[in-house]
Amino acid sequence: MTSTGDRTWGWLGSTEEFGRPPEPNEFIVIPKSEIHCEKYAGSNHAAHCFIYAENNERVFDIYNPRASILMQLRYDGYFGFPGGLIDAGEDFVSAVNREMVEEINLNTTIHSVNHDDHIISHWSEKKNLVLHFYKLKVNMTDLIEIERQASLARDYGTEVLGTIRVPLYTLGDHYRGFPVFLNHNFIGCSRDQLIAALTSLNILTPEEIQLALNANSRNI
Ligand SMILES: O=c1[nH]cnc2c1ncn2[C@@H]1O[C@H](COP(=O)(O)OP(=O)(O)O)[C@@H](O)[C@H]1O
Ligand SMILES: [Mn+2]
Ligand SMILES: [Mn+2]
Ligand SMILES: [Mn+2]
Repeated sequence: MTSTGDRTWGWLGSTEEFGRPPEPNEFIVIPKSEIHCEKYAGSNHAAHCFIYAENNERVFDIYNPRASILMQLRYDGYFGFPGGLIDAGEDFVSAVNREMVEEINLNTTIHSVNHDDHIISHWSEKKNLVLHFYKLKVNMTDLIEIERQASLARDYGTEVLGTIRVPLYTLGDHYRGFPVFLNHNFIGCSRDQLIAALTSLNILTPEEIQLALNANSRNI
């Protein structure tokens, strides 16, 4: 019987530790002013992107989505954002733009991330990994085209198993919708990145985010 490859790492072994579920508070926020300093020069770096469009077109004429935000189901079963590891000597922004071409076939002649689009960076000393997070704001017409193009990406069907939108509304039991979504498994610090972006871009109020986080326990 030929090997299915299951329950092995193969060549992925060299980076499998990066994808291990983080311990509580493993990732700490580092100031944007420090992300290029010597302290992190020996670390592994990755950069991911929060692609979003304002969207107030109500779902079922009831729920205001407020924004359409793209995330993806990854090959490892976790939700995450498009992006990836920065190659040796590669500029952070060049890397995230490269990864978005690879993973969602983004036309970077039309839409590309620049240094000013930095949202937040996190560092895991344990993993020797620094995770940078950038935003890319588009309009809904462009977001729909980006979604259409994503299935033609080089990594679609391998690294990326699907592009999704994040449900930001909460249903009548105060649980279904965004709170349920926050209960899914996220890679790296991507849940923290989602919350940081929603807050810093004023997409949801801190109170709405806290309500969604508190509703996780189904004690509504
Ligand atoms: O969306 C994300 N936000 C934060 N960290 C992430 C995200 N996606 C992956 N990571 C972390 O960064 C590492 C490298 O990212 P990724 O798996 O996307 O690299 P690749 O696309 O170059 O293969 C992952 O192992 C994981 O720890
Ligand atoms: Mn990569
Ligand atoms: Mn990739
Ligand atoms: Mn990736």
